[in-house]
Parts: sequence; C-alpha cells; structure tokens
Amino acid sequence: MSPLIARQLSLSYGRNSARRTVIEGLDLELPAGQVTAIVGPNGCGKSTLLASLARLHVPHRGTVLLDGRDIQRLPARDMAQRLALLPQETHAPEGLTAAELIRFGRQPHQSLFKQWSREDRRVVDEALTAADLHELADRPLDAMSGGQRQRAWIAMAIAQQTPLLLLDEPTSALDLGHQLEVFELIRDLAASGKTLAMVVHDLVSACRFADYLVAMRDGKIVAAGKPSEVVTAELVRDLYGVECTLMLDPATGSPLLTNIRSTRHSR
Ligand SMILES: Nc1ncnc2c1ncn2[C@@H]1O[C@H](COP(=O)(O)OP(=O)(O)OP(=O)(O)O)[C@@H](O)[C@H]1O
Repeated sequence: MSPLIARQLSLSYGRNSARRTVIEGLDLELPAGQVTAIVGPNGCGKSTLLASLARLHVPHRGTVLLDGRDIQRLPARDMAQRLALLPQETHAPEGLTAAELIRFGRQPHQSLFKQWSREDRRVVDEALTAADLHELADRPLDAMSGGQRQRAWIAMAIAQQTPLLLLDEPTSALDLGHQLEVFELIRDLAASGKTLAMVVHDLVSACRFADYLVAMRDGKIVAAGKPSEVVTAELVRDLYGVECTLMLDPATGSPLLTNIRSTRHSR
C-alpha cells in the first residue's frame, strides 16, 4: 500500500471572495520504496502540492493519508518521525552552522527521557558525509554558497531518518557533480526502502533518477507512470511549449530530449 495518498485534493490561496484555487480534485499515490519526480511548468502547483502533502498547506477539500491516517489528525511529533520536507525556500537563524542545522533533524527522535545519544551523533556524521559537508560543518549557513547551503538542508532532512522524504527542487543550486551525488543519494535512500518524492525542473534528470513521474499542468496531473512510458514529445510540447525529438540514452535506457526548440517564440 502507498504510504502517502492524496484524495480529491483541492488547494487554494486567499479566503472567501479572494480565494484562488490552484489545484482541484487531485488524486495521487506515491509508490512505496520508489522515487517519484513531480515535473511541470512554473506556477503549475508543484510546490503547493508538496507543501500540502507535508501538512504545511491545508486543503480546502480532500484528504492526505499518511500510512492510512489523515495527516490533519496526526500529532506533530508522529508526523516528524514519518515524513521530512525540504522546502524550496529555507530560512535559518543568523549564525546557525551546518552541523547545528543538521542536529535539528534529530529533534523528532529525542524526548525528555531520550537526550542526545551516540546514535544521534552517528546519524549526523553520516548526513554530513552524504552531503559532502564535513569540511564546512562549523561554518555558519549565512557564510556559505547557495549550493553548500542547499546541501546542508538536504543533510538535515536525511538526519531526520524518516521513511518518507519530500524534496522541493533539491538540486536547483548545485553544480553538475553535486547534482549527481544528490540524485544518487536519493536512489540509495529508495534502495534502502524509503519513499521519496521530488520536484525537479530538469526533465532528463527526472527521467533518469525517478521510478515514477508525475507531470502537472495548471494544477492537474496530465500524465503519471514510468518515465519511459509517459514522456513523449507531445507531453513535452504540452507542458513546456517546447518541440523536441526523444531518444533513449544508450547507457541508461532513460529518455533524452534532443533537438529542442521553443514554440512560444516562433508563434
Ligand atoms: N503564497 C501564495 N499566495 C498566493 N498565490 C500563491 C502563493 N504561492 C504560490 N501561489 C500561486 O499558486 C500557483 C502555484 O504555485 P507553486 O509555487 O505551487 O507552483 P510551482 O509549480 O511550484 O512553480 P515553480 O516551478 O515556479 O516553483 C501559482 O500561480 C502561484 O502564483
């Protein structure tokens, strides 16, 4: 059974007459133990959807079930032990170091009776290694580059050790090498049994690293399934107004876009 299910989800901003609905009646099931990539053009509702799956955005209709339970009824601690979200925009107190941020990820595992332990230290250390941050552990986040900061937030989400991870554009600020490391880390996490969903703009990386692809346009899911089965030149045109030729990467078998050109400027 899927650990995270959205049923007839409707999401909006504003209230009463100023209410603007951005997602209406959406159904989604994240496949267990797999990587789901959510793709689609700017403003189609990807981040709003992800925030609602993590209870940061309350739906005006519909439900999100986490392990079969309505997330609106789950105690905060229960939620934090089951699901971690890396939002698109992150904010940290001034002067907070990478190691301090990552330690916050352990909070859901502590209590009055279970203080900081050797296990917590080990998990933080592993998260620092996974994000290639050992040398920067004691540097304040506000003295880091955008990509280094992004890796620190990813490490925090990893340190939370939840079975479910939602990542909103986890590689947007990363150079090619670190992008690959993060995507490979995401694959390793899925191989260890975790369920992941990530919003990604790069369709080729989404195809290569995700098992399941959800394509959104105007607040609706227009295609969902295995990348090799759902990504077509028509879908790319429909989503982005881009013409392309699709071929399969001879090394990995995943779809590649070649000969891409915008249809918007030529209209
Ligand atoms: N706080 C807000 N108040 C009002 N409208 C909002 C707010 N946040 C987002 N929106 C609107 O909701 C719609 C969906 O936004 P969302 O950020 O979910 O899109 P997205 O697909 O994640 O976009 P992007 O790829 O640019 O990050 C957009 O039309 C956006 O303008």
